[in-house]
Amino acid sequence: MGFRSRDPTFSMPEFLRQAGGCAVVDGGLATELEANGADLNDPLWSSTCLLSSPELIRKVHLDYLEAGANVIISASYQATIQAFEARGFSIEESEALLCKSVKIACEARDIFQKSSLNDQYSISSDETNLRKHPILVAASIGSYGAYLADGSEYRGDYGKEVTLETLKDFHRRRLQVLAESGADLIAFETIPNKVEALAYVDLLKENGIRVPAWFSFSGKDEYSVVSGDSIVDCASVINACENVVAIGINCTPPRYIHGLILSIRKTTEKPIVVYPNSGELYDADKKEWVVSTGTSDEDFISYVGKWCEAGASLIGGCCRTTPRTIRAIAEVLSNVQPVLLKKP
Ligand code: MET
Ligand SMILES: [Zn+2]
Repeated sequence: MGFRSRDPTFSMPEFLRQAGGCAVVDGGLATELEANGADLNDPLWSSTCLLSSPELIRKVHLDYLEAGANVIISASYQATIQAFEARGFSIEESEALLCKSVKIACEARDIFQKSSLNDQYSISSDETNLRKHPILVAASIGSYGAYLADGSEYRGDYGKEVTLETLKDFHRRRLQVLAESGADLIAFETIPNKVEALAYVDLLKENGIRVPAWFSFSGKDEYSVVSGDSIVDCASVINACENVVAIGINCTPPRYIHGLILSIRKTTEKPIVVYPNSGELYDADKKEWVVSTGTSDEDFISYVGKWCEAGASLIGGCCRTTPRTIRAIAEVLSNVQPVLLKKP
């Protein structure tokens, strides 16, 4: 029931059409877990809730679905086999925890779809209502820098000793496990440099992985990802990969997004995904966001129509955005829908 990308006929353009032309991505997961009382001061960050409070993760996914999200991203961003092993878990237990992140998101989707069907405003018991709100569960893969938890996902400088092969070795098993976890999509998130994107492309190919994926970079200005590599270069090297169903930007200040979309548009015909953060600064030493340095929800929302016009068709929020932000994005997108549908 509902929309399933593991259907071999999956097409992102078709999913977008079913979503009304443009799809809504969820907002900051870690942010909202903290807002609900979770303590994420831990090397596993949001993934620590897989151990301590899985029901809270499910609640936050549900809050984002109720706010209008069409894509929910699992709590596996900073969940790595290496980090779990450092905690004393076996490889098998670590792999089970990765799968658990996807299972929780699938449960939230199923609960949401069931309640939509039972809703007195449902049109009928067929799929009419579900078609209005197609949902994908994306398995998050954070960068090597996220695992290091030293802020290097926002710098992209891993040093000379970290090669393409190092990155492939680091990511291989987690990617294999998440590709088999039942997720509709792999979300490679907050990619800080070109070499890490190349590592993912190689791994998808070498492991014969058929699950669709989006590649989302973190930007440092309107033209480059945080390492300084040009976004045009980064988008070009992944564009030919068959798994790639969308290319874009996340956890980047809203003010850079328009320029980055235009640059990506030059290199690809594939759908563009953007889910910026609130624009606040992150203090990597203190491991906290510097409050009041960012964009208000109102200002964030004022950009959304412009991002659509520039060519983005999956839009959501990253760190420091909330269900309130996502609800407002969903509202804007429902209004710009007729314009979007006229586009080729
Ligand atoms: N999906 C992740 C989250 O919202 C992305 C984090 S970017 C540092 O928690
Ligand atoms: Zn983020």
